[in-house]
Order: sequence, then C-alpha cells, then structure tokens
Amino acid sequence: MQRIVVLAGGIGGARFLRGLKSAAPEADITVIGNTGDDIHLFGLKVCPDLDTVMYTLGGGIHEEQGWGRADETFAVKEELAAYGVGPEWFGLGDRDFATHIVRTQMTAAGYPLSAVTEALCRRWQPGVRLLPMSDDRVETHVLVDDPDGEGRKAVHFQEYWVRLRASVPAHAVVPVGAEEAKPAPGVLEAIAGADVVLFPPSNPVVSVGTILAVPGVREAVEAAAAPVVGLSPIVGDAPVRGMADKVLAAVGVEATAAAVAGHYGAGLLDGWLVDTVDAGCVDRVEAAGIRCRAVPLMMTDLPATARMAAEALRLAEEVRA
Ligand SMILES: O=c1nc2n(C[C@H](O)[C@H](O)[C@H](O)CO)c3cc(O)ccc3cc-2c(=O)[nH]1
Repeated sequence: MQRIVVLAGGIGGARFLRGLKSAAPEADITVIGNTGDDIHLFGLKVCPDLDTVMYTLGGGIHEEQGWGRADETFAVKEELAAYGVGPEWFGLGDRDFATHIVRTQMTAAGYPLSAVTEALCRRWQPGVRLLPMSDDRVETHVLVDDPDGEGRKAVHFQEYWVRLRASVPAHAVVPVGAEEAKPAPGVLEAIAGADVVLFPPSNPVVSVGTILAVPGVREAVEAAAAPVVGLSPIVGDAPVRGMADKVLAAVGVEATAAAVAGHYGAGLLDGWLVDTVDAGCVDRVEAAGIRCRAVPLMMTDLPATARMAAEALRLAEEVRA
C-alpha cells in the first residue's frame, strides 16, 4: 500500500486531501497538520487547521466558507457578546464550540494534542491519520504596523488574518514556541517511512512553513528517501485563495509560482507543479534543480482536484525513476 505524507494547512490543504483520497483511494495517508494558527479563546483551545481537515474529510464542513461547521448557529457567541465578552471578530459557532470544549477538557485531563486529535477523529472518520505537527504550543504571530496607533506590534495570526484581513503591512512572521517544540509522536516516523511526501497548495509561510519550523521536521523531509512534490498556491502571480502574497512579502519572497519553489528550495523539493498559466516559469524552476510540470491547478470541484493530486503522484513517480 502506498504511504503518502501530506503537510497541510487549513482550507487549501483540506480540499486537496479530498482530491487525493479520490485519486488514491487505497493509499495510506498521514496528514501532518499545522497548529501555528491555534488560538485560545474563552478558555478554550481552538485548532482551526486540524478542525478544517477533520470536518472537510469527515463531511461536517461548511462547504462555501471552507472552515467551521455546516448548519451552524451562533447562540453562544451572541450570549457572550451580550456580556461584553469578545473577541467578536472571530466566528465560533455552537457546533464548533463542542469540539473545542472536548479538546480543552481532554487537554486539562492530561492528554496530549495528538491523542485528543485521534479521539476527535474517531467521531469524524476522516479516512486519513491526522497528526498535529507538535503536541507543544506554537503560535504564529505577525509583526504589523500598529492598526490602532504608532509603530509596530505583534499580533496573533488570527487577529492579522481575520480581524485585520491582512490589510496592514506585515514585516515578520514568527512561529512563537516553534524552536522549543518537538514533533508529535509519529510525525518523523511517517516522513521517514513515506513513499511520497506532498506539499498541497497551502500557504508556504504560515502553513507548510510553520510545520517545517518544528525542529527535526525539515531535516526529516530533506532526508526522506521518498520524492517530495509540491503544488503551487500561487497561480498567475496571485494566491488562489487567502492572502499568501501578504505573508510572502513579509518574508521577502515574490508572489510567483517560481519564487515559492525557490523559497522551499531544491534541498527540500524534488518536484513542483505550477498552473498552466505559469507554464513560462517551468524552465526556471528546473534550472534550480526541481522537476517542474504545468497542469491545471484550480480546485474548482472534486474531479479537478483529484486530477491535480494524480499529477502530483505522477510527478513523484517520474522523479523517483
Ligand atoms: O475569516 C474567518 N476565518 C475563520 N476561521 C478560519 C481560519 O481563521 C483560517 O482560515 C485558518 O486559520 C487559516 O488556515 C475559523 C476557523 C475555525 O476552525 C474556527 C473559527 C474560525 C473563524 C473564522 C472567522 O471568523 N473568520
């Protein structure tokens, strides 16, 4: 059975995984999820990217939004607001709250996040093994021009993304706690034992980049016997969704498919898929030592996404040969 390891962020990663499952229904898929987006609110631990993968593959996601639960209601949020308790800019729904209550209760009882995630997945049956990148707390902060005053300040990634809509200049992205974090149980073993490692079209800085920032993970991917293939989240010099261009600028990387490949580098990537509109950069990526193909990369529906995943697996076979 083919063992596939995927380093995934939130919405882009989750939708790609749905296509991958369809393209490789027999494969044994391990997902290493980003937890740098995690936030503690109302005394609860919220893990947006793990939940987005779990709900998307488990059939509970709000399809149009891409995050949160389908058929959601917001009574708890409204009641909290009536007490003047915020933040009001982060939309936690009633059904979603239950997930965070269970997670927080298990965490308080001493279970590591990896065990909690496994327990939550027992309900959702995502059809993949979902591992947090680490059981240790890592929180991505973004250094921005202070939106409410002079100078600069560091804000939590969710405040930058959701409250500020990435509209203020970002100067640095810091995965606080990453340096001291250890990979969660099973992470390094999964990478070492993989037949293929995939980087979905997730944010290269705050999603895949944060996973790679956990000491040992980047080294394991570099050392992996398996081919490592990524799919560009940038199509035609703009992110397909989200605001990846803003955080790429913060780390000094151009928002182009070729520049993102260069940012990962040939030490990490063996293969890179760009969209057909970016076919002009294939030679440049190959000159940098990364096998590159141009194929349609818009995840418009499940068949289109499954074709992208199949192309990634095909490229992996090609670089292996
Ligand atoms: O744009 C938003 N994204 C929301 N997201 C998505 C999230 O902020 C980001 O898209 C990811 O962290 C980026 O990967 C949520 C995700 C959850 O799991 C739970 C609650 C939210 C709430 C919001 C929200 O209010 N607005």
